[in-house]
Amino acid sequence: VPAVKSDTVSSIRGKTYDYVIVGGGLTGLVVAHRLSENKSHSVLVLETGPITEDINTIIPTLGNNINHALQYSIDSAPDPGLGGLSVGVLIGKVVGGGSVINGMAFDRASAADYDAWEQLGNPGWGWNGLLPYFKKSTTFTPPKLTRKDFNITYNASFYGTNGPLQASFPNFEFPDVKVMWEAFRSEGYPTPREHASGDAVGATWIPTSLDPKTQTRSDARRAYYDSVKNRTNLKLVSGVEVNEVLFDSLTAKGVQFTTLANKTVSKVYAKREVILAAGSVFTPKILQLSGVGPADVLKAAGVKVKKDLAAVGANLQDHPNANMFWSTQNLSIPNPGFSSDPAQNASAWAQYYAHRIGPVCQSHGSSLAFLSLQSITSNYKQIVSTIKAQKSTDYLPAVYKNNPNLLRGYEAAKSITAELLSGTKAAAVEIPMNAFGLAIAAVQRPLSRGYVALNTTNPTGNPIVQFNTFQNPADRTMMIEAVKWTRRHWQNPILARFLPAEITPGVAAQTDDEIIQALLKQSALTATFAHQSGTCAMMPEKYGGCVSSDLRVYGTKKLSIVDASIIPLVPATHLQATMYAIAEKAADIIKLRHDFPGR
Ligand SMILES: Cc1cc2nc3c(=O)[nH]c(=O)nc-3n(C[C@H](O)[C@H](O)[C@H](O)COP(=O)(O)OP(=O)(O)OC[C@H]3O[C@@H](n4cnc5c(N)ncnc54)[C@H](O)[C@@H]3O)c2cc1C
Repeated sequence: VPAVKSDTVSSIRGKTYDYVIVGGGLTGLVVAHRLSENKSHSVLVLETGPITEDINTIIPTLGNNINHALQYSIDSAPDPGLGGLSVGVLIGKVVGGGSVINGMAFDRASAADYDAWEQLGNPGWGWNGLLPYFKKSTTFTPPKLTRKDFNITYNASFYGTNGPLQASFPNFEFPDVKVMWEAFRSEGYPTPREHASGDAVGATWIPTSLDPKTQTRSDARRAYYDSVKNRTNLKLVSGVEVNEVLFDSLTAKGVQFTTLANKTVSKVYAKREVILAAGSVFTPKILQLSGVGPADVLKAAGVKVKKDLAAVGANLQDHPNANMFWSTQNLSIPNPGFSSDPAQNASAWAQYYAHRIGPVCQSHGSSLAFLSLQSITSNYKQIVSTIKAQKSTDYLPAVYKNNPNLLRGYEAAKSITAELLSGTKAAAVEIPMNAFGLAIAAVQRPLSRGYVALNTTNPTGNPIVQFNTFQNPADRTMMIEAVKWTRRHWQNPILARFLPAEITPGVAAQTDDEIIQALLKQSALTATFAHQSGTCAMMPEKYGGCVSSDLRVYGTKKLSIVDASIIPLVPATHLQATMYAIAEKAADIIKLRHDFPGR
């Protein structure tokens, strides 16, 4: 039974709030929590998904499964770079958004990843500007498993001590993780003591979004909403879909939404701001439906253009990845396959229910490896010089050719990316670190850019999500290098005890083309790691940005964006810890301009 309830549509219909937040996902709830700290400001959150206590969203090991019931049903457009493949676009449709259904990895990128955002014309959004907000969002609890057990390292000073979100370690690690660490050490990769210190290159221990006492998921709803649900100035209505932002000229004055249960359409109004937090796919869709977006896209969908803004829906980035697989033997017991053995499974659940220990405490685990390009391939110089020599428009969607600002922004981002790829201060690939056969490798700094656009045949339905994976051949090359690295890694004598045998892509695939084709044939190559970002990028207008560094949408008034769509350049990390920090900072920026106008 849900611990909290949605407010009713009839209690809010036609009313005016200081802030109307569109989307009660990760960032929407953080911002709602902070803005409603001022009791004289009223805040309304509108969310399509339900409030849930679904057990799959609570118990860590169940976070390993894709929770289809609490996600949108949306497939990407056939992707030319993946032989026309269309993949499920993973997005939470639930109060708390992605934080409720994600894999619980709670990591950060390197300082250089965030400094790149500042270099792209966003003062205050570099590592130093974000660190206080990383801290503000968390309460960190050190691991119970001792250094002697697993050599888990950490530095608590990079986390918070009383933030809403719980960052901690499961009361359990699979024994074979030690072997994987040994293999990484033997290969000479860096092992920073604390990845959240700004140095996130190498093999690292990371906390997860886990309540240390109950060993259950900590997410945006439980951490940021449940604790303040009784505030009389905060309302949350679930089961509604916001269709458009209502404008008076280009000043946002409210939103129009549909109640899913009975299809009635209602309006609510915002005195101070409408804040978009519907995520990287739906925020650009809502803006485009509201008449703010690329004129050609809007006209093709029959939407009246109020503000021609090419940035809305452009610049889509994610982490394309290969799901490789090695068969293994002699794994310790328990191992990540515990649930398929009835005896092991029963014992694991018994331990969890009795003492909150054992493999059920763990989702995807706490060991991650993010490596620099030069540490995985001797070809790195050639890859970087090829990128630098490219004519960008040869590998970009058409919109960049027609829009000098967008292209200028891309060129700036490309030059920073090339710099980061050539050094050792930021990662280029996430490399599998599991001590069992599933080996997922992901490209962290894609040069390709996708887009989100209204579907001209059904503008109010799911938008077109075109990832354009590997449109830039450098991304494909980096993916292939990651596959080759993974093959070499499994030949490490330390791993020989597992008698590893390559299944996917399979040893028959040797040339670059064969590797890609084999991965595709085995449905093992995908465009997304559920890290969609960048579709309403925070950058100056001369760089084709959508919002400025104060998060207001260019050309409009009283309209801002706080979700993953503002990320100008996707960082080399899983996104959620970064999203909590972004949302905390966003809330401060919005508060400051209303509580201290003129500053
Ligand atoms: C399956 C999955 C696994 C992941 N694994 C990890 C992981 O292990 N570690 C990690 O760090 N990150 C992970 N992520 C990524 C992380 O959860 C997201 O980056 C993060 O949730 C993005 O926050 P957001 O606020 O931008 O969007 P979301 O959290 O997606 O919130 C957007 C909200 O807006 C709502 N919405 C959309 N349209 C409308 C509308 N028209 N009207 C009203 N509401 C609307 C949605 O229902 C949603 O709740 C994962 C994500 C998914 C989906």
